[in-house]
Amino acid sequence: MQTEKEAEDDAPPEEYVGLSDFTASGEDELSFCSGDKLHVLSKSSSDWWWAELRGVKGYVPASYLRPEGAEEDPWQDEEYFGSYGTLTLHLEMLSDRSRTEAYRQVVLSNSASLRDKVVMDLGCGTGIISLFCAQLAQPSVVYAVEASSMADYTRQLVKQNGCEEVVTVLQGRAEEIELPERVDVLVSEWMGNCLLFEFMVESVLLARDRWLREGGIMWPSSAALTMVPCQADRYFSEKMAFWEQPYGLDFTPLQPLAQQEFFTKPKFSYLIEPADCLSAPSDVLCFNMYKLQIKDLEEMSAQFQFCVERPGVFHGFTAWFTVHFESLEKGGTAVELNTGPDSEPTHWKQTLFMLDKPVCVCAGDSIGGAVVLRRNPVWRRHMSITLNWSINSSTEETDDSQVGTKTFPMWR
Ligand SMILES: NC(=[NH2+])NCCC[C@H]1O[C@@H](n2cnc3c(N)ncnc32)[C@H](O)[C@@H]1O
Repeated sequence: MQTEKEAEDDAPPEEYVGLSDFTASGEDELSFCSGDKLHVLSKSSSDWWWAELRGVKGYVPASYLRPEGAEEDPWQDEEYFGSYGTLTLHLEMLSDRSRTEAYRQVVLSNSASLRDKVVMDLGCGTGIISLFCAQLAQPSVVYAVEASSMADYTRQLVKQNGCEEVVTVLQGRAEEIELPERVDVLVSEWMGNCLLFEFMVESVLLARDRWLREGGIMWPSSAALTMVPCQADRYFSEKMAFWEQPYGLDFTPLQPLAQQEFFTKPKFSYLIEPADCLSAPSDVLCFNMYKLQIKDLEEMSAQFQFCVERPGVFHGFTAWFTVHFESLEKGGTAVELNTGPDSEPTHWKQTLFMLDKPVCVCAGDSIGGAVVLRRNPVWRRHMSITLNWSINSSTEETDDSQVGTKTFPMWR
């Protein structure tokens, strides 16, 4: 294993600029301010780099830096659409049967009403939803819009499956492409982790306002972010309790580092067991896709009140989402895609927010508080989630460990 010094001698220093202030929390970390020019001496890990600023060396978080000279694209489109130009993410999404079958069911159950309709599939990826439309219904046309280089392959897949009469693939950002006409149905699979991460929903709202005809249909029609206070024994023991006595040694001095490294950001793709939910879940945010405005996404907040149903350890909160696709037929049943612990797991799984200190709770206790989602004003695909909570115990008197607040960056 190369030391920082050896690595330092190998590569010439690279110039990076601080994107925001960073305050060191360990003596081997290096504080800097937004705009500081640092020399990165070695990138021994993807998250922490060895750098120098005004003669002082130390570790800095890579996510707080950008290469000198690289202009800041607040949408990070090169990286974002670059990632969708390869198969990894598309394979993950197509392998997610719960997600993909839900969209197939929407087309199938609305097949008759889709006849002769004009459809836009926003962010079509490999075109799976557009191919479902052409295969299971008879729309007059499907405009399959895809900004990444995958669009070239999507055209081939449309041809390969004999759908070129119905499906027209347009490469470009949905906000920028021109359609020859307004659409009757705007369908998109835009949901990110915690529903909103990536904020692709902004593109869907812009396309709605520009291309959806009066009385047109949004699929999904509505979305809800759900939260529940939970136990996370497995995750807590893996990341925190582990340091108590590995191989009979006391490694607890590493626990503050573990806290910083594993519990500061939300844990994506966490599969929570229904038995880990300490209370009934609650839909903290609900979105009507016909009325939702982009400005509403800057800051969203909600109160919650959970009644603990079983004794356990309150390690944190878990979040997931549900979307509904209304029927094109009057009185028809909506299709639901629920990514919660009581449904078939999806590639999103759930998102876990770990508190700094677990708290024992008893049945009958109540966990009240609020959640605030704040979109990042600079990095438009990112947000922070602030959770405030207080535990009103039905048995013990309230002491300070019963109240808390924590803000989680996702990711900036
Ligand atoms: N559910 C998600 N979190 N991601 C799944 C859908 C993302 C797909 O939509 C494409 N995509 C995302 N935004 C856009 C946009 N504004 N215009 C066109 N394609 C887009 C992206 O390249 C990818 O192929």
